[in-house]
Amino acid sequence: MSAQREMKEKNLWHTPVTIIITVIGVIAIVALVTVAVLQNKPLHQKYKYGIVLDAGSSHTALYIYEWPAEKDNNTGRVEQTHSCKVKGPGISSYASDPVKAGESLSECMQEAQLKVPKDRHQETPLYLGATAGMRLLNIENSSASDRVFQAVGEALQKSPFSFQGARILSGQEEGAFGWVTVNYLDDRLSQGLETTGALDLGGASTQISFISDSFDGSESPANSVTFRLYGNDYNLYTHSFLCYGKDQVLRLVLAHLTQSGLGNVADPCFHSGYMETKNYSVLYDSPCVSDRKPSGAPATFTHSGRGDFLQCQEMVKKVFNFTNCKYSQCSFNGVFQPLVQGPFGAFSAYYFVMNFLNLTDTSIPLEVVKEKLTRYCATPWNEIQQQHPKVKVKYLAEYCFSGTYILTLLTEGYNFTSESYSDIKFIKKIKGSDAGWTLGYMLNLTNMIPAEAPDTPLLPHAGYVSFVTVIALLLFVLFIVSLRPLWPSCSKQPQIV
Ligand SMILES: Nc1nc2c(ncn2[C@@H]2O[C@H](COP(=O)(O)OP(=O)(O)O)[C@@H](O)[C@H]2O)c(=O)[nH]1
Repeated sequence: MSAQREMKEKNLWHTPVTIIITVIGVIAIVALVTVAVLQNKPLHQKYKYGIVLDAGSSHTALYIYEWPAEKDNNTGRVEQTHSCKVKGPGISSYASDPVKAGESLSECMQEAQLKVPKDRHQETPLYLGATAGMRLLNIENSSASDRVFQAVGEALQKSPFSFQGARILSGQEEGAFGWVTVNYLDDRLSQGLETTGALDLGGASTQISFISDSFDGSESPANSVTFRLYGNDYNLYTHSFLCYGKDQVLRLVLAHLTQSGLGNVADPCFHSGYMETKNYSVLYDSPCVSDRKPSGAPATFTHSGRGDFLQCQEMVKKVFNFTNCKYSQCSFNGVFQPLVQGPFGAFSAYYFVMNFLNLTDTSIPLEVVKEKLTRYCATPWNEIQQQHPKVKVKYLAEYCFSGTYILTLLTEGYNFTSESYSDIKFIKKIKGSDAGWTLGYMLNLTNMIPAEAPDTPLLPHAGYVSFVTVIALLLFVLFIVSLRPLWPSCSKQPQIV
């Protein structure tokens, strides 16, 4: 009898209905958790790519950017994966042989074909943006500039990428996109944090861009760029000074020194012992100085150095015009500028020069920085060359001048004080990507920065999966408990009948 009862109880638990219900329950829970894991898991990481060519005045550089394919619109995910420096000068130097401008890009373009996966080539946008070198060529000879673009366009059209065009960026765009790059890479835009100003020093122009509480654009609309990014409105102050890149300012200074058309020029911005024969027509071959060429000057002049920071600074100050400000305040040349505000990132030639001079630490008082530069400028040229045998002589000869120009531009030009100087950070890269206008340009053209903040999921992926798993297990336990009437008796005591 007891054995019979036990059999009955076992049978109850093992009835086909209970077995089917249990199996279905287990399958349903396993399916629920599996779908939760798979559905919400980032797809097998596929990347998209974008390529920007920065056609600068002194050289062209190619940048490749990469971002996860399903996150076009998300925060701070675009990264630079590769850069390539084009050999030879900037495209504006090929005015007399434009086809060569196109050809010069081929090496870096080949490199890009190897770096971007083949199956992505066709859909990868390729942009070329030219800056102040081409702005100057366009002023000087617009048909020559058109021919350069024609040749460069034809060369890029032949690449397997999706060529989106080559054009000159306005100074305002160059400044604004540099600012977007710096703040995007720092995640300041997506998080709505206080922004960083951008200081960009090129060979032919220089840009300053920052947000100021006292600037709403009304006093000087030409210096105002407005954005709505991730749900925040920005009214950016920006200005680009054409001819105030370091190569053109060197011409401006030399134009001052050679005004009397002499055969010898002793330059305080170059080291004593430095001596080079230079061509008057080459020096004055730029719209920045062409109208000042002294008449009756010899073909060449001897450019020699006398290494004196203070006198160099006096020379450099002469290239700024501090009179005739029709606004409440100006930087120089009658250009409106509110007082500098907040942290700044200074890149491109600011970084090359200050890094070489070991002066990137802005916690060093400005007076000490000037003393260090005074000593550097006073070092004889042969010693400088001995100390830096591997540095390109052209760059090496100019660091005293460039350092002096940078300090003068920042303090006299933009009105940074001994205090606000420490708000500047000399930077080359942010999280692996070069600081410069190219990333901001691409983000803008691919609509990668949304105007409104993207909706964020309630829970991150891991949180979501854990949540579904716990709920599923809970349901399973409840289900098992609900089958209690069907459970075999737990009593361990022998049944007495
Ligand atoms: N010291 C140094 N200077 C550089 C280097 N690369 C570029 N430059 C200089 O930095 C300046 C900026 O060049 P570029 O970007 O072509 O000028 P942009 O078109 O006016 O923006 C020029 O004066 C270049 O000669 C480098 O690697 N080292």
